[in-house]
Amino acid sequence: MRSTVPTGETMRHHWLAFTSNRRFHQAPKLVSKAEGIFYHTPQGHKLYDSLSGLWCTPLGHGNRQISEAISHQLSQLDYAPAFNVSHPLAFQLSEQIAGMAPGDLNHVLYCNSGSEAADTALKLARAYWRARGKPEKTKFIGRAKGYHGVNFGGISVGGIGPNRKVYGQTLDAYHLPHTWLTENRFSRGLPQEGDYLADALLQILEVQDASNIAAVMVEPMAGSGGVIVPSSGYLKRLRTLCDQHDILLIFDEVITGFGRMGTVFGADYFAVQPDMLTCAKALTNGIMPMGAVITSRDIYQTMMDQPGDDFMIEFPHGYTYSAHPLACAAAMASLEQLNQPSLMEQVRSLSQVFEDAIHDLKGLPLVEDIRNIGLAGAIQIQSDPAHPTKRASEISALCWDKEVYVRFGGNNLSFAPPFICSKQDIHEIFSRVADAIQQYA
Ligand SMILES: Cc1ncc(COP(=O)(O)O)c(CNc2cccc(C(=O)O)c2)c1O
Repeated sequence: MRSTVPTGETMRHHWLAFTSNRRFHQAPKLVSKAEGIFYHTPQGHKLYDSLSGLWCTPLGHGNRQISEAISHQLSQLDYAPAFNVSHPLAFQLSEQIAGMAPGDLNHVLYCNSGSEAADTALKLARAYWRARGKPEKTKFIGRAKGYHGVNFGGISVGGIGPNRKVYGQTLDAYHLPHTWLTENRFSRGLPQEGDYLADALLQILEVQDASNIAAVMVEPMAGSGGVIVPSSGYLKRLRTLCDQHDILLIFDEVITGFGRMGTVFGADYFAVQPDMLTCAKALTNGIMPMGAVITSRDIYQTMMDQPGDDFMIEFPHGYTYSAHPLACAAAMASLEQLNQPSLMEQVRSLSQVFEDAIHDLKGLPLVEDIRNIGLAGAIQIQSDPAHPTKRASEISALCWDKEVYVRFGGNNLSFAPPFICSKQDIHEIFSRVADAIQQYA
């Protein structure tokens, strides 16, 4: 089916997500084809994809193994009921995921996005404490600048003000301070300072009392918040405090999951095991919507051991497309590739090139911080107080003109290149970004 470039009034039928639609209509950015690490526009331009789409296509575009897996699955089983019925591939995929997940996180609940994964995990945390005879444990603790998607649970625990302010009453949640410290500016990889920031949990518990808290939810590294990397001992400290106070620890690994940090999960990078972790994005290499919550044996068994007859639904939650056969096929093919030790080694090796290339931009006008971990990084642009996101947005537009798709969020330019990039690709991307910043300044 040949797609035509939308113009004028036809544009208004599509309300773009998370977008300044009025600004988009002034200068529409369209891509009509993608292959490898490049997007192609209808006008014939070829752009580097410097964020793997939206952090979600680390294997690049047009991955043949995935497309062949999906088309084969489509010829066999296009849809299976998700409640009281399932299909063999869902169990094969769950075994694959369990084998990749840390420790005894061996039980997989499926959904369709990172937002749904966050809300699934939050609901499960509440149901788990009720099953444990502690129904009063309902409150949550998130972190400033944390992002857990856009459903009511995720925005309640999330810590990005503009994502919450227009929606009124949210769930009962409190927030740890974010882990960005000025003394850590321009850190290469893990910053030195900040383990102590985890102790802010104790201040929250002084007021809220642990007996009322269901879970802490944090990202191992805050991606959307601007690739804010915690110091090496921060998550360990959070784990210890949660254990001491009988609070579940949930890692949101929607960005960090499946290799972005050079390890399968962020939990592996920091050697800290959460009670649950959420994932999406790279799970299917972004080709099919899919999210998942991977839970510990204790959570699974507690829910299965609840008193009730054989007809009782242990966790009344799920989606029409949970464990969708095509998403499962895409995920199997994606994870078979992402689980290759050689690929993780490639990510770690490319991460060093990436670190050098992004930090080469230190000293450019308006650049006030640069952060990186694995194949994720951010360049923080000194913001115009009158229009905090204006400069990053306009530099991103100049990058588009220089044929690099660069994502901006707040006053940050975010980078998460595909794992299949060459060293030359990484250097070319940042050379064009440097030109755009200098042209803008
Ligand atoms: C940690 C985390 N948790 C949940 C979500 C929500 O996932 P869904 O979008 O699939 O519902 C995310 C998504 N993260 C995300 C999505 C789109 C843009 C950007 C950006 O940094 O610009 C980040 C995420 O990064």
